[in-house]
Amino acid sequence: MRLDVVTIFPDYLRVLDLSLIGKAAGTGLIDLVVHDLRDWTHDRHRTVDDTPLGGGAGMVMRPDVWGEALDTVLDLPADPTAAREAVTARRGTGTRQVLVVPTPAGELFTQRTAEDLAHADQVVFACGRYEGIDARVPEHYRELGVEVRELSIGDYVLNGGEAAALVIIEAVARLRPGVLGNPGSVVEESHSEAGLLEYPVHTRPVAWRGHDLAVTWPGLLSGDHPRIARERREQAIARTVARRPDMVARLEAQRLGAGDRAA
Ligand SMILES: N#Cc1c(N)n[nH]c1-c1ccc2c(Cl)cn(Cc3cccnc3)c2c1
Repeated sequence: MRLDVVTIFPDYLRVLDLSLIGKAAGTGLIDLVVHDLRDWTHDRHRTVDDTPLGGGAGMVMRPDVWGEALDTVLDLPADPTAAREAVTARRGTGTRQVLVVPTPAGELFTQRTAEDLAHADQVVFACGRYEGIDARVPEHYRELGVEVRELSIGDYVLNGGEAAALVIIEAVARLRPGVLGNPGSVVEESHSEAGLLEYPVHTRPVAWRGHDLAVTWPGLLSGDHPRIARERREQAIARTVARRPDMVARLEAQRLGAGDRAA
């Protein structure tokens, strides 16, 4: 998998070199390339923004600079007709290229989104700042036939797309075979297929500062694995009910929907 990140703060992504992603990049499992958007400017001040058309506060990132950058990174000719043909031909060879544009106005990024993106051959992240990237940029690449995903990592406000790109990259890259040392850990996780939060985890010592698992959760130490699995599921359900009523509602709706289909 190739990951490209276009940003005016390339150093923001250097943290990826420290993580499993950096190791995966070293072994060729993941090719990570970070690009400085300003490399596609042509003025002395390397300008990437301008005032908003229609007025309003702040600055908006220029479509011309982003267009040149994304044409290069997506390996598309500037001519729209030739670009459409290139996208079609690439899709015909089974190569899946996705342009991810982090935005507060995006569809919510979830584990399902990560699982989907993990099947792409190339994911390009357009990380903007200021008040955002000119809206014609994602629109342009969608019209060329590029798979464009405008994504938000949650209902809170960040200053730009780089933090979101870090979150999405970690969630996606860890799903790629070979990236995680222990592939089993991808199976039993919060937001897993079961739609429940993860059960609480413990390790030695059994008794710690008065918290004695032999007293509070003796089943965990029983060696009775069916019992442990059952009690862990009970804990996962209790956590989900207490912390994520939205997930419980979704599970209930799915159950009722399945019941209707079976009737
Ligand atoms: N993904 C995500 C995400 C999230 N969950 N919160 N904020 C963002 C995000 C992503 C991209 C940008 C770009 Cl480009 C500029 N800003 C600053 C901003 C803040 C408020 C309104 N308009 C622009 C971004 C914020």
